[in-house]
Amino acid sequence: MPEVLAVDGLVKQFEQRVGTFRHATLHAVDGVSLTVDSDDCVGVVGESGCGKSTLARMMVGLERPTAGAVRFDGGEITADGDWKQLRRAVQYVFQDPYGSLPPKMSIGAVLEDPLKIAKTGDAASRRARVERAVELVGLRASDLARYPSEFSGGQRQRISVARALIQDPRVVIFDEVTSGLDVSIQAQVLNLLVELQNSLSVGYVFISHDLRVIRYLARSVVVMYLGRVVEAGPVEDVFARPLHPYTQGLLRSIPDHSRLTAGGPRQRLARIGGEPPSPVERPPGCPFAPRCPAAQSLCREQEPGESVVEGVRVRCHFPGAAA
Ligand SMILES: Nc1ncnc2c1ncn2[C@@H]1O[C@H](COP(=O)(O)OP(=O)(O)OP(=O)(O)O)[C@@H](O)[C@H]1O
Repeated sequence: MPEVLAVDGLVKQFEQRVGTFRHATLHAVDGVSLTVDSDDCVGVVGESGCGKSTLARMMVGLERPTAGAVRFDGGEITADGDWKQLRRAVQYVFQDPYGSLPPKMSIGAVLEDPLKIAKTGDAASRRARVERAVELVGLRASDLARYPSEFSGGQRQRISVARALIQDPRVVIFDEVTSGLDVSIQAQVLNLLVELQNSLSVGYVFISHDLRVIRYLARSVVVMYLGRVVEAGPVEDVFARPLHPYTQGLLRSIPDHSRLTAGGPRQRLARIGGEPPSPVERPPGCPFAPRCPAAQSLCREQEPGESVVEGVRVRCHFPGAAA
């Protein structure tokens, strides 16, 4: 499958004011590389604050990287025009479909808006496209005159998906899109996304706290910790033989490793003991060492580099040791 979107050594730092005169650097994303192929679904998982949304915002052109490269269709994004093209070709669907849909616009207008901005077709062809998009996500053309407040959370999320798809994107990034929904609605939205991906040629990046959702949807998984990728590889390999103790901890927090099904218990990841260090003052050594059951003195002294073990990228001095 050809690569559509890739990031290479991507870094995002934010300067923070500390007191009156001092500034400190917050390392939100620190050297992340990943690839999205057409028809692919890459899952990105990690605790709150590990940099998932910042990474997504750079991949969609909403945030400029401090360092590293974003590649689209094999070409590096550099000029302003490239970033504009990226923003059309890579769409972003947020967790909060109510907040991201303008309340005073009808659904028809919400969906037509990006087409008008991109000066796509005439009014009749835009209308036809809007009707197709709304039907694609399981709503009716008669819904187009209604307003966001008249829809349920699940329906609003479908509308957000239609808005992302209407511009024929090459990649869609879904950021915690099912987190606020009831389990049965969550399953409906996930099934819809699977169906859409089977019928449209579009790559997905799926950001979630919930590893069951990642396993259900994604082919490969990227595990982030404190701005870095600590493990990345095919879903079946990482779930069957997690190498990084952080991934192992995340997986242990799914009690029965059950698949996500409608009617199953809604669950967020149970917390791994301890807290990640501050992204402003990274300690020496491996940032997971203070929480790691298998940490040795080397781990506290030296930060591990990335190695590849049987096709899985891992950032640990002793991959697999804590299993
Ligand atoms: N605009 C910003 N200015 C300063 N710091 C920021 C900014 N955006 C994000 N951060 C910081 O960068 C780090 C990563 O945040 P980010 O939102 O990307 O994490 P996340 O994994 O998506 O978390 P969550 O799951 O809670 O959304 C956090 O420490 C956050 O406070």
